[in-house]
Amino acid sequence: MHIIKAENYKEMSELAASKIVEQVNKKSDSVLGLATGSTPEGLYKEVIQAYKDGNVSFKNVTSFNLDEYVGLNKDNDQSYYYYMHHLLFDHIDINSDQANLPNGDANDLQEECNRYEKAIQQAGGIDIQILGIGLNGHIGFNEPGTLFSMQTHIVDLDESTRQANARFFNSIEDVPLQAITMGIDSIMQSKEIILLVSGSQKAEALDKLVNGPITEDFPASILQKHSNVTIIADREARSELSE
Ligand SMILES: N[C@@H]1[C@@H](O)[C@H](O)[C@@H](COP(=O)(O)O)O[C@@H]1O
Repeated sequence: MHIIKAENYKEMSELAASKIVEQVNKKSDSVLGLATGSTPEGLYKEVIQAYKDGNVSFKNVTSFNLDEYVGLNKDNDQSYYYYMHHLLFDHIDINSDQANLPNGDANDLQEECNRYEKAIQQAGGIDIQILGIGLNGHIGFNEPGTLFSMQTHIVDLDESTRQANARFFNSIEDVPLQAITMGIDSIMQSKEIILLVSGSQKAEALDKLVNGPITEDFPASILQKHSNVTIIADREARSELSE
């Protein structure tokens, strides 16, 4: 794993955006794996800026998001569909038919998981996957205990994850109990992975990810086995890492 040391959140976001821009300029029909949460918001701002400055076009790009809550429709401002359109897709020239998220409002959720996984394969797999990390080591919504062999599947969200994400909702009761997420196996098939970490509250998780044992109890630890992972971490996030 290669660690890029960013000074702060802004620099982490800029460095990540330049990787995306470089990838898309190298291969205009790149397949991007995208993430939600607070961490990549700055990255998306920088990507929009690069697009506005005429430095990149997304018109041939396909994207797949990691996850979506179950039971929230597309108009719900807490859905990841809404987040992605609001914070990225509506501001760049990506074809919205090629900007994919799992449909957490599908009638048959299992069928939706199978369809999504197949769509990723049919697109030729993910060239660059952006990841954040949850405090408990989750990536996407793969909670501790998830088998490393899982592909896209339905998960019951950990109480701690619901609490952590409650800040975006009116109350904890409004946070969905389930989500659809790409599995660890789906994520590990990406050709390249860029994981973003910012802030001192993520310092312990980053240390475990880099130096801890590879275990399903800490899903992100599997990334130690991927051959092309870059971690972009700001100074605060690196505060518990032995140099
Ligand atoms: N499903 C998302 C993850 O993809 C994200 O990486 C994580 C951390 O979020 P944040 O960046 O807000 O700390 O939480 C959410 O639950």
